[in-house]
Amino acid sequence: MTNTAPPTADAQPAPGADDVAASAHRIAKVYGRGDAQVIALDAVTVDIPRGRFTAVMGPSGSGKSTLMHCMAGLDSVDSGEVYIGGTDLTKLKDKQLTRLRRDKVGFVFQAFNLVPTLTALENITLPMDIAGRKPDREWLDRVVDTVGLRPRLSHRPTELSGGQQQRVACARALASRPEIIFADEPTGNLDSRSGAEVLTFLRDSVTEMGQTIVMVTHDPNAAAYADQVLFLTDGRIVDTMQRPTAERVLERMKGFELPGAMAR
Ligand SMILES: Nc1ncnc2c1ncn2[C@@H]1O[C@H](COP(=O)(O)OP(=O)(O)OP(=O)(O)O)[C@@H](O)[C@H]1O
Repeated sequence: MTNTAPPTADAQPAPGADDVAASAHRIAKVYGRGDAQVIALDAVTVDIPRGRFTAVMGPSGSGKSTLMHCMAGLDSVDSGEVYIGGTDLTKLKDKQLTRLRRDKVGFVFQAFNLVPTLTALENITLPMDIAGRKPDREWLDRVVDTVGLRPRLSHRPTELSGGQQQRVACARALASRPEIIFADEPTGNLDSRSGAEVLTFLRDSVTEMGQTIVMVTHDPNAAAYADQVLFLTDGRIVDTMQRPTAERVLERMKGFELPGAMAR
């Protein structure tokens, strides 16, 4: 996306285009029925630019996690298409989807999800070990150096701080050079200093290694590390912001919480 205008319903994504790592085209997701029905995503169309850091923000219940899960192939959509690297996820069978997720997508969650009995290095290479793939040594070295954990590689998770554990989780996501990394509140469990460490690492992996990252966050300070912010309200992308600052993001978020703000 190149401007700050909200995308229109007619906006066409460019599936598989070189500069687009992932895209959604008019995806809808509805939970429940009748009175209990919730439209979590309402015909969302969006392109995720390759080699950029995109933050997704919005009030609680606006559909951020649902959007992330649908775009990452962790949840199905009711209608519309989702593309990762030119492949339409909605056309894949379960096995193909599992393989695509394993080979092309990295995940970082609020809970670090490290295996307590394994060292930091073993945790980083675990997904590749399970997939029977040999890590690219040069790339792994670069990831380990960027993550700044070389002296801690033989430590187990309990011997690491929360920030260090999350950096291990980020390195694990990066190690297989995925097409795209989805991060859901990666700093939600961290104090502000550790959070800043993790965000700096994510930022560096985009700037220095060309990684594509989509991050759901509630925190304007975290969003300020991104290249662009998508704002969701009531299951729709209502605005985007390029080169965000924490102050501008906070101002925009305040606007969404005012009654009638959507009509402006
Ligand atoms: N499994 C589910 N069953 C029923 N409703 C759901 C389910 N998952 C999400 N929802 C509803 O869909 C809407 C969007 O939820 P979602 O978790 O995507 O929002 P969010 O913006 O990530 O919220 P938060 O910031 O609080 O995590 C909410 O109204 C939520 O209650």
